[in-house]
Amino acid sequence: MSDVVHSIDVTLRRGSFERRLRIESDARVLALVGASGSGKTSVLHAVAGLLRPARGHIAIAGETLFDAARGVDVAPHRRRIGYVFQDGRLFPHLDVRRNLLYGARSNAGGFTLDDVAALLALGPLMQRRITGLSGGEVQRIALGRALLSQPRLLLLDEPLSMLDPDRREELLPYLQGVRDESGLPMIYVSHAADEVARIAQDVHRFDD
Ligand SMILES: Nc1ncnc2c1ncn2[C@@H]1O[C@H](COP(=O)(O)OP(=O)(O)OP(=O)(O)O)[C@@H](O)[C@H]1O
Repeated sequence: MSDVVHSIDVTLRRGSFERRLRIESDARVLALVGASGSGKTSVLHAVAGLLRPARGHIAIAGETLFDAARGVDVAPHRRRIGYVFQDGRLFPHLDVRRNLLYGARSNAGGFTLDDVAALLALGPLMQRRITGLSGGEVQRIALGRALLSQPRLLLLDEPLSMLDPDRREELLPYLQGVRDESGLPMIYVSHAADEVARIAQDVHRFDD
């Protein structure tokens, strides 16, 4: 994925929800904002290959992932996407290190476990169990796990929204570090205007 150009024009259907959503941006880090139910998460699912658009196309950073007219639909695992959810979604039966390494790929020049531990200050947590970790720690581990899968794109769905204001403030510099050190294209969903202004280079607002 070389050119950082995102072009999304899809019609998404989910139950009674049907909507055409169009996004054009040349920003490496793009935020999606909009009212609850406007389709932000659905767009991330479509980019990840978890929701098949009824029609349209999705090209991220210059690479076509889906194009109904041309019969292109890259399999989800081939899209090489790192996905960070609101709530971390770690595996409770694995310790921190094993969570980080779950789905990890080795990749010359990519992130190593040591890189991720340094970037996200995870060293002291490596042997800990998941139960008892703070919400901010969980999200740092989720970010680290996403990076170790050597993604070509990061999708972040309200990664700070479950944290209280102080914890949110603590986690923001880590997100900025991931943004700056990884150089990856990112699509960032959030409700918080101040957060978006500190993370993204371009903001796409869905009409309500
Ligand atoms: N699995 C599903 N089945 C039926 N309808 C769904 C499903 N998932 C989402 N929807 C509906 O699709 C619409 C868009 O939902 P989506 O989660 O994409 O919105 P959103 O903008 O991310 O909202 P929020 O900010 O509340 O997370 C909503 O009306 C929602 O109720």
